[in-house]
Amino acid sequence: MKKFEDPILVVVDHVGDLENGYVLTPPSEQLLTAARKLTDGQIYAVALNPSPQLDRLAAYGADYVFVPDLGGRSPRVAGVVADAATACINELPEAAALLTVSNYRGREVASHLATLMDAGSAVDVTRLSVREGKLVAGKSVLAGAWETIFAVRRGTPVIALRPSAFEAEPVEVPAEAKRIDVEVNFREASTAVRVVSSDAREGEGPSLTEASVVVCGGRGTNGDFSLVNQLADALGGAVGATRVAADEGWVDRAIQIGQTGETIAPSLYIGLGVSGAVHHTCGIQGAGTVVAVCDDPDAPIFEMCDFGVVGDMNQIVPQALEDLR
Ligand SMILES: Cc1cc2nc3c(=O)[nH]c(=O)nc-3n(C[C@H](O)[C@H](O)[C@H](O)COP(=O)(O)OP(=O)(O)OC[C@H]3O[C@@H](n4cnc5c(N)ncnc54)[C@H](O)[C@@H]3O)c2cc1C
Repeated sequence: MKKFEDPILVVVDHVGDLENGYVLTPPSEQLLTAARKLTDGQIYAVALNPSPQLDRLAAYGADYVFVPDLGGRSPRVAGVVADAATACINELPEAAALLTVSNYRGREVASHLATLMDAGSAVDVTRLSVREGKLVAGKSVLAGAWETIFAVRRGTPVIALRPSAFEAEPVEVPAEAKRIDVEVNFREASTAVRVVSSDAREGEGPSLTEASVVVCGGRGTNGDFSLVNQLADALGGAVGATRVAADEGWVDRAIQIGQTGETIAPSLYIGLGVSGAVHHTCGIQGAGTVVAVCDDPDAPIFEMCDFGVVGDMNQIVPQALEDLR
């Protein structure tokens, strides 16, 4: 693959605060890695806090870090981020692409940016390459029934990449990432929305959309998620659920995976008591290895999983836990 020569702009996320320090998120490390695979040019990160983790950004290949002045505005507001990224991209003569994380905010940011830049955009992308000088993206559509490959032909492509679709790889010899402070002109519409309050969700471990391992419980748990939680804990993963589990009130709706829930792309997905209905499996199309434990040998999950165990999860999971411990 002949790479681009032009730079790529990557909108990165951090967690933390000014007092305790900001830490680059794993999906941002994956974005920087993806950008390096697409261009021999320079990688410009756009950081949305006043004190970004420059050494870590450099470790994953950022040559420059734009620090737009948000003037106290929240980076949770997509319009604010889009205005900030537009100000940064205006600092560059040319850019081959602009990448964001495909989460709720990232997808909204991508659509704002594409409109502002009069460019083509694609979200929920899981594959990227350069073909004949064009950025070619891939993703599954229509509830996972089709895998599509397409080129973004208008303007600077704005791409939202699914978390975990790329593995983060640090550069061999990181250079220093240079900080560039940027002034931003905010549109009136962007400042019309402001964050009034936010509460951190309780619970430890990685978030569902960012975890590299997800253990998902379905109706087969019969409402008891203790084995699902234990397996997720043992593997350092996150817990997910089918819609049935959420509808029954066994788990919070926020961890529902599928067409009307979250789309995830972990390296490893383990379904426990999940039948594999298409409304669910469309949310795991980007998963690396899919493992299923289900007592129905005719369940559709066995048609798409890499490893399947036909049996009662209440017998199989404790054995797996014993081995892991
Ligand atoms: C418009 C629309 C949108 C939808 N969106 C979503 C969505 O976003 N996400 C989603 O998940 N669903 C969604 N659904 C629902 C979806 O179609 C399925 O009904 C749902 O995914 C099934 O969940 P399940 O696999 O937990 O339950 P089931 O289909 O009932 O499967 C449970 C499986 O567990 C097995 N089992 C039972 N006991 C055990 C045991 N002890 N050990 C091992 N296996 C056991 C059973 O044999 C069965 O195969 C949507 C449906 C519609 C119509």
